[in-house]
Amino acid sequence: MHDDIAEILFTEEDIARRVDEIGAAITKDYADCAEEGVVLISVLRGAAIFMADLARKIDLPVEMDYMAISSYGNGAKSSGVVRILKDLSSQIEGRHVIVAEDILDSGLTLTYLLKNLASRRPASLEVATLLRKRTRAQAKIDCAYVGFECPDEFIVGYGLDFAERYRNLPYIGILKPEVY
Ligand SMILES: O=P(O)(O)OC[C@H]1O[C@H](OP(=O)(O)OP(=O)(O)O)[C@H](O)[C@@H]1O
Ligand SMILES: Nc1nc2[nH]cnc2c(=O)[nH]1
Ligand SMILES: [Mg+2]
Repeated sequence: MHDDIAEILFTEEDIARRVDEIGAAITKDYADCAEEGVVLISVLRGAAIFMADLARKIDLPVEMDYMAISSYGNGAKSSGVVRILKDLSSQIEGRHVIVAEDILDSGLTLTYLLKNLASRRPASLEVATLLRKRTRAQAKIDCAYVGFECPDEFIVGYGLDFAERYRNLPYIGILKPEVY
C-alpha cells in the first residue's frame, strides 16, 4: 500500500468485480438496442479509467466520447459554475447515452452535465457512477448504476486524484489527512 493512504476502501479485485457486474447489467438493460448500441460519455479526467474498464465489460456496440469541463468562480472545485473546455466529438441526438462518472459527491458536476446533455435530445440518458459519497449536501441525481457507496472522506485512486497524483493507484483508498 502507498505510504500516503490511510485505508484501502476497495481493492483492485473489488473494483473489477463491480465493473464486471455493471457491464453485465448494462448489456442486459440495453439488449433491445443491440443494433444501434450505446454511447458512453465520461468527464475528463477522473472517470476515464472507469469508463475504459466498463466499456470492455459491455457486450453491445459501444461508442466512447469525452467532455472536459471546468468549475470556476471562487476557485473551489465543482462550484456549480461550469464551462465546457472540450465538447463531445459526436452528436448524441437520438442515441442511448450513459454517462460514466468516477464519483458523485456534491452532484454539481452531474447536475450541470445532465442538463447540458439532455438539451441535445438523446433517446435516453442514464448515469453509471462507480462511487456515490454518503454526504448530506448532495444534489438529487438518479443513477441507474452505482458501484459502491463510500464514506464522506477525501478518497483517491483508480482515476481519482489529489493535485493530479494517485490516479494510477489500482485500488481506492482514503488519503492521509496530513498529505493535504
Ligand atoms: O459531485 P461533485 O462534487 O461535482 O464531484 C465529482 C467530480 O469531481 C471530480 O472531478 P474533478 O473536478 O476533480 O476533475 P478531475 O476528474 O480532472 O479530477 C470527479 O471526477 C467528478 O467528476
Ligand atoms: N479525488 C477526489 N476527487 C473528488 N471529487 C469529488 N469528491 C472527491 C473525492 O473524494 N476525491
Ligand atoms: Mg480531481
